[in-house]
Amino acid sequence: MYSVFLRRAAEIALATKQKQGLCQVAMITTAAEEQRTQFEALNVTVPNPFVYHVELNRPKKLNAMHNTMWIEIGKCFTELGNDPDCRVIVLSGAGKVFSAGIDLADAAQLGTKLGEHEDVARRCKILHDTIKLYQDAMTSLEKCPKPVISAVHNACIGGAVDLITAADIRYCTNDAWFQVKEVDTGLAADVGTLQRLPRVIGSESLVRELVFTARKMMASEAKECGFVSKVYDGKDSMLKGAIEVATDIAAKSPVAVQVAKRSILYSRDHSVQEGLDHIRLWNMTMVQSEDFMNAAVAQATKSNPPTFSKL
Ligand SMILES: CC/C=C\C=C\CC(=O)SCCNC(=O)CCNC(=O)[C@H](O)C(C)(C)COP(=O)(O)OP(=O)(O)OC[C@H]1O[C@@H](n2cnc3c(N)ncnc32)[C@H](O)[C@@H]1OP(=O)(O)O
Repeated sequence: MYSVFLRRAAEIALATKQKQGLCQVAMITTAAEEQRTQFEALNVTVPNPFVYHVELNRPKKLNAMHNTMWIEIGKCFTELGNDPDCRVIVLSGAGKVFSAGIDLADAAQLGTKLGEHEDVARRCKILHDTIKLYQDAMTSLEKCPKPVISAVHNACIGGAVDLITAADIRYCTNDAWFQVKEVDTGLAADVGTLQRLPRVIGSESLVRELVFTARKMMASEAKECGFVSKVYDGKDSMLKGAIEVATDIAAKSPVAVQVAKRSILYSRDHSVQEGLDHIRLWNMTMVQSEDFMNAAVAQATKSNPPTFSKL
């Protein structure tokens, strides 16, 4: 009985400390907002504490992904990955569609750049570096330790499919459609769809059909095959739903959520035994974290879930 009392007292003391910490957090958040990088092709807002909303923001060009946008996606997700004020990210598109894929006009300029060199090695270097930059931009969603929820409305074409395939969770509206359009442009997709899509949807047959035909996959089929996990009536309800889920995730232990993301990704690319070895090594440290202690005490004493401090 006495030990229960002591434990409860320790819990209250900790909660008080955390509340004080949260006041400081609010002040620091304001300062962080002022320091946050301003992007040209992305709009970044904070709808709820610890929840960030990244919008692709070239609505007049249907959020076509030009060089600046590719660079900014990589920079934004890397920065948010390191920002303790961010625990989860919602990704959507401003305007009429989610994204029309790579900016075809911008891509054509690459041809001009290549034309400046006669030598194959110089031309290859330009292409190699550009593809690598774009691949890394997509992979930044995966490398970001915070969960990324993509919320797609209307068109999601080519490079945009690569982008959301690297997200953790995919939602869409009932007017959404997805198109692995690359073969229509005489190109094999090269920034992630071919590697990630077969791991996201169970059917290799469907993946190959979508890749080889470049046909549109509508929202209902995307839900049926597991590419998206929820379909909403419209963009507003989708964003509301995505932000609610993000807010729920943001209230959980950031230690638990981020280690879980690491473990899921590691396990995707390794054997079950290697995945088990990996999570064992992580948790022999993380189980000693205050998050585990506080959550375990709250569960055992049937108290409210604790407020977790920044990570
Ligand atoms: C290293 C390589 C890495 C990645 C490679 C990725 C490959 C791909 O992404 S392949 C896919 C490329 N995308 C497309 O083929 C889609 C092209 N767009 C369309 O088919 C249509 O725009 C639409 C999405 C079906 C919508 O049609 P609609 O509603 O009639 O709008 P539009 O009048 O066509 O477009 C409005 C406005 O946006 C511009 N725009 C649309 N898509 C692109 C694009 N992909 N690139 C550049 N600009 C685009 C369009 O030109 C219009 O602009 P205006 O200035 O008003 O003319």
